[in-house]
Amino acid sequence: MTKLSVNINKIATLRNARGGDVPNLVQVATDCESFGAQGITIHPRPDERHIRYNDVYDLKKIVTTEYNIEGYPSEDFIKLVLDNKPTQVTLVPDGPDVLTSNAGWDTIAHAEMLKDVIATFKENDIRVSLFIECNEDYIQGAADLGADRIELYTEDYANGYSRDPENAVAPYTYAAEIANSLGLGVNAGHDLSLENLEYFAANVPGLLEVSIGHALISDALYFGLENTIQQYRRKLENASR
Ligand SMILES: CC(=O)[C@@H](O)[C@H](O)COP(=O)(O)O
Ligand SMILES: NCC(=O)COP(=O)(O)O
Repeated sequence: MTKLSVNINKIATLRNARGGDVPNLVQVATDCESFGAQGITIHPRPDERHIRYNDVYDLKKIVTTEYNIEGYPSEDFIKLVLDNKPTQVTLVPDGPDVLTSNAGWDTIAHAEMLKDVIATFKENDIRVSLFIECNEDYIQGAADLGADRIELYTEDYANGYSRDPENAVAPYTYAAEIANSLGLGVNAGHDLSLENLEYFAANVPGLLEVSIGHALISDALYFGLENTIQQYRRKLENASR
């Protein structure tokens, strides 16, 4: 069944708004796990606008499920990941100024750089996933570079779901089939929500993990964090029936 990794960037955004330690990120991560999260995802950005570099070290001490660190492989990021040895690193091609992730890797144009970075992480027993769009050539590129998994960038699916779910999910079904046939594991994320998650997971073969932050933390304002995480877990359970 697909695992749920909870992205806690937004908790850090809230904490940083007042410069103190409320809410406490470490406590929230611990609680997410006890409420049913099967992983914790963070995306430390160079401006530290939400997750700060020292949060990565604090979380390493307490995360007992899968620890997934996302980001652009700058020198600082590579050092941070190697220092903390998470379960998984998800490489994302974000420039330093983007509002949020807005594209996947061109694994052909960036092959040389990615190949070395992937090898470095794998030598350190860190699973490597590449954030990627539904493009057959780029998926083949990810396999050629030695990545363990891809994370399908789901913004287009999320935008198209309410108009035409079948059409919206079709490229992801196909992309996952290709990835599976190449021996790549398949993760997914970006703008997944209580509304669109079950259909996605039911139609994407071999979906190993979803990382969800923005919608989940927003839902928690209404439903509470424990109840919300349980609702997302149920969507994934329903999808596997
Ligand atoms: C890779 C991805 O889709 C997410 O990590 C997303 O980038 C969340 O980052 P923000 O919380 O900074 O928008
Ligand atoms: N990898 C995607 C992620 O961690 C969360 O994205 P979002 O749910 O905040 O859009």
